[in-house]
Amino acid sequence: MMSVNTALTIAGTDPSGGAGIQADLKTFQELESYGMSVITSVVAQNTTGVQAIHHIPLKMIEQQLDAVISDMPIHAVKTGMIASIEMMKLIAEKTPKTDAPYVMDPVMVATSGDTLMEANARNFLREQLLPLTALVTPNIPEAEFLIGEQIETVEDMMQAAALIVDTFGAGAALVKGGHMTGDAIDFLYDGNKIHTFSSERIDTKNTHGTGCTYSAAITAYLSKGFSLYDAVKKAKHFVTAAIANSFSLGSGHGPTNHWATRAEKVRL
Ligand SMILES: Nc1ncnc2c1ncn2[C@@H]1O[C@H](COP(=O)(O)OP(=O)(O)OP(=O)(O)O)[C@@H](O)[C@H]1O
Ligand SMILES: Cc1ncc(COP(=O)(O)O)c(N)n1
Repeated sequence: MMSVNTALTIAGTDPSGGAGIQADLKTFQELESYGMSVITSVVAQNTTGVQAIHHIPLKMIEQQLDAVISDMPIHAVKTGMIASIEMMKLIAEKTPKTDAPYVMDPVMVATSGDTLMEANARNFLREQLLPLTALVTPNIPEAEFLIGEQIETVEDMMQAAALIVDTFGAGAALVKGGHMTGDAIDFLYDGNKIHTFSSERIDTKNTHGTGCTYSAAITAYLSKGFSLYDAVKKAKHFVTAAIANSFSLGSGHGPTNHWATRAEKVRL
């Protein structure tokens, strides 16, 4: 019988296919990890922004989680959009039961500027969910919220990564430089060492879903047994190729190309 590794995403949706659950499942599939999903919120959105949000009733989120956890092996789990404290409480209670590494993309605001997490849930995320993670992947504004300080330089980014682990209890922190200028540099602090992952900045406005795609790729590689360092290194390559070969679809920030590494014919 063929053995297979599995990855679960717990997140909101994007009917335009570039971000959220849709981006996660496309990424899992590309990286040959069997993808599973629990939907927290249905979001009417596209490349121009968010038009409406419908939160799934808590009971239904719980039933989705129970359905997967009670029946399926789970080798890695990620969360994306979790809008409320109540949803976070449920996830904090259920995900440790999977025993799988937990990657948190602390989605607060979409690329378009629309808010995806209730303001009062941010503290709960930091205090209750962060300590459960194997890795958290904040962009600059999210890292600024987590540490309560402004980030202006690469030194600030490294310090933020260390604080998020040493002070707030994340397993590891990957502070992403997509919102800085110059090369796209990310810093990983694993509790011992800072690692740097860098690529040239690609001149494009098609960045819808980059954060989702990156954290999903890390989750897929972790599910396959790669070390955290190797998972981030390979995922950085995956997201860079996805941005470099992105699609000018829609009239706003277009989506990335989830099959770009396959098209490169590179076995990662
Ligand atoms: N223009 C770009 N060229 C190359 N790499 C980029 C570019 N923009 C973002 N990245 C990279 O993409 C990954 C996602 O980072 P980013 O900081 O954009 O996350 P995010 O803000 O969560 O995503 P989003 O912008 O979709 O909300 C990081 O590795 C970052 O360095
Ligand atoms: C449901 C959902 N989750 C997350 C994002 C963030 O996407 P981005 O990576 O563009 O910030 C999004 N737009 N929608």
